[in-house]
Amino acid sequence: MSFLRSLADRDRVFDFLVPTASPVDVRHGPILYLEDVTVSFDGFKAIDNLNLTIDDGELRCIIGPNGAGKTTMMDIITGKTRPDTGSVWFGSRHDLLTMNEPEIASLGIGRKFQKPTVFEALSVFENLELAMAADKRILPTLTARMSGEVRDRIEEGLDTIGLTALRDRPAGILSHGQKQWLEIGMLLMQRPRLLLVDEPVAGMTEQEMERTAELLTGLAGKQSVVVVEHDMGFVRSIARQVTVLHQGSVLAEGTMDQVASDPRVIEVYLGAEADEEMA
Ligand SMILES: Nc1ncnc2c1ncn2[C@@H]1O[C@H](COP(=O)(O)OP(=O)(O)OP(=O)(O)O)[C@@H](O)[C@H]1O
Repeated sequence: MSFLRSLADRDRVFDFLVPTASPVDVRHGPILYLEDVTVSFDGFKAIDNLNLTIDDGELRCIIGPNGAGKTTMMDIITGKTRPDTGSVWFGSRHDLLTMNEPEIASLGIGRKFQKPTVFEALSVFENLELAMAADKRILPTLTARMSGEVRDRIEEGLDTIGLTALRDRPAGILSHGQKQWLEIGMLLMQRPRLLLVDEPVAGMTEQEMERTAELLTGLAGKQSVVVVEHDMGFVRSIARQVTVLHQGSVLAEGTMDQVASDPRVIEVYLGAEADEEMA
């Protein structure tokens, strides 16, 4: 009886309603580890002996020409595509190649696709609320009884993505950039350990790009963030470590200055980008 009464108390926080931190073990190494990963489509190697290590809390930018394998790499990490060979580990405990997409997502790997997919008719707050309810670790039938802690998490998310003032407005009225931030906020509701972000600034204004740079650099440290992006100005503004993919494997890795001055990178990618910009 007292349990039923406590269920009716909206301000009571139930431990089982609040997602627990992902059990990923990073004590002995990186948060993400890909070794000798290869995947072929009809005999064509889209990923070819790829090795990649992402440290816990790191912000990594992945660049590379069209067809380099960036999207396929993300698909492999999230379980959408199975590699032919190689290993993919999340921390030292989770072999991602033995898990399906929902299992990988529930471990704390969130993916932001290029196109924002927010619920336009719902308010900004409701979008975040729904994203939290989608968390399988929260008992779905009880999400209507929002605890104070859950509400605090949404408020915190609103603050992080800079949309507090627009919390009660329908998401449909947001600018393209604001929709992108809302979707990042929706991912954050699931408390990810690793965020994979695909071309976050495509179609954004300069000002929105600056705000996105602040947002992503602010997230790093709290979670690991992998950003795939073609806009070199943006990459330069956020980059610590940059990985250059080419023909499915790592061509170069280092600081932006190091990779930008690498003759191989200039030849296959940055040279072409510069030509495009000048055209
Ligand atoms: N399902 C598939 N079937 C056949 N070929 C595929 C498939 N997915 C990807 N490819 C091919 O694999 C290669 C790598 O593609 P991918 O989309 O991963 O590159 P990318 O680096 O993300 O490119 P972009 O910058 O254009 O998004 C490309 O040549 C692509 O045509």
